[in-house]
Amino acid sequence: MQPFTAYLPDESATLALGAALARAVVPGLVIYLHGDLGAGKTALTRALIQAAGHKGTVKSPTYTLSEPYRVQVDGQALNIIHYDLYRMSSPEEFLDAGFREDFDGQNICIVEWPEKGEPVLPSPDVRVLLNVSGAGRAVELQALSPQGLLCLDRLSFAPPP
Ligand SMILES: Nc1ncnc2c1ncn2[C@@H]1O[C@H](COP(=O)(O)OP(=O)(O)OP(=O)(O)O)[C@@H](O)[C@H]1O
Repeated sequence: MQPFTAYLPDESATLALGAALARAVVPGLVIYLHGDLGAGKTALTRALIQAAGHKGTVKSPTYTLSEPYRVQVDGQALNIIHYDLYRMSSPEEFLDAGFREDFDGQNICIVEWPEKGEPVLPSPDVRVLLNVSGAGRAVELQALSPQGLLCLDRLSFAPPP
């Protein structure tokens, strides 16, 4: 399957993509988010989690490294766990924190800065690449497993013209 690409001219387009992803994700999905500082990884994650029904704030878990949210996906209650591994000093920290057990085939795990968790981080179903481009963001989504293919197949998102 070809990667899905789009241009997100402003933050509202990022919010719309996050909402579309909230309707497309499936239990157990692992999403890696790649992009430089300020690329919009947290904005996209926040939009997804809030569109899945979380009413409170969603901040980047810079110091806690991970933050769970109880949400509804396809009418099913499950956890979305948001990771920001930027400040992790070594991949062992990921194991010592017990994060690997979170990847249980049910929780949806969204990982910012996955590079910091290699090689102990479970492999992704979907890889999202975000890049600053002009005033907006260029985004590419790649499916890397049957679950990822299913998610991108369910994704219904038309970027603004
Ligand atoms: N499509 C867009 N066009 C323009 N600005 C955007 C877009 N999407 C998000 N932004 C803005 O980009 C800024 C950085 O976003 P965000 O904090 O999500 O980045 P990040 O990738 O998580 O960065 P970090 O790795 O530093 O946590 C925010 O001010 C957000 O409003």
